[in-house]
Amino acid sequence: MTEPIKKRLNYLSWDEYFMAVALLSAERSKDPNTQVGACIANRQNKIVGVGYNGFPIGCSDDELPWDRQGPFLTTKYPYVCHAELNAVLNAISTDLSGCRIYVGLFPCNECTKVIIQSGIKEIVYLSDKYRDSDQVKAAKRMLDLAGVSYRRFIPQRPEITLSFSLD
Ligand SMILES: O=c1[nH]c(=O)n([C@H]2C[C@H](O)[C@@H](COP(=O)(O)O)O2)cc1CO
Ligand SMILES: [Zn+2]
Repeated sequence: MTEPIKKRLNYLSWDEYFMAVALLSAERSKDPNTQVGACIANRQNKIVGVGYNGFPIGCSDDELPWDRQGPFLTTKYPYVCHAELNAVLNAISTDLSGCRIYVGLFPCNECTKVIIQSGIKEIVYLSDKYRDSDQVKAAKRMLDLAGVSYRRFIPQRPEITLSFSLD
């Protein structure tokens, strides 16, 4: 009698899968300093929206600035759409009740408003590098009031490698 074949054990957990999709999406970003990706999953663990930070549709990447400093209008900040906003706008439904959003970076206050209004109930984030900023402080205040939970993604493996050569 031959032993039955056992299932593969090194498969991605749901958290790893959705965070990896968020990080892969971030690779589309042309922001030279911070690339952010977001992935929204529903209660059935189906991906319902993804996004990354970039300029609005029709606004050429070659026309608008990527600068971080200088007069406001000469920086990227008034023009760039954040990853979370794009993920919500790209989602298959405007009602994201009970969904989770996986993001590479803790959401700012503006994205937090969008997240709350969409019905998303949990944020899973990787970096909180702007935790001391007023934007993130305001974001956490609103999330606490609105009952939207947030937790840091704790990696169980250092990396996931993708290869285009499967042979
Ligand atoms: O939650 C976020 N989501 C998001 O997509 N972003 C984007 C906007 C910018 O393109 C970039 C932040 O740029 P910087 O780290 O150079 O300030 O990340 C920034 C935040 C947090 O501010
Ligand atoms: Zn934002």
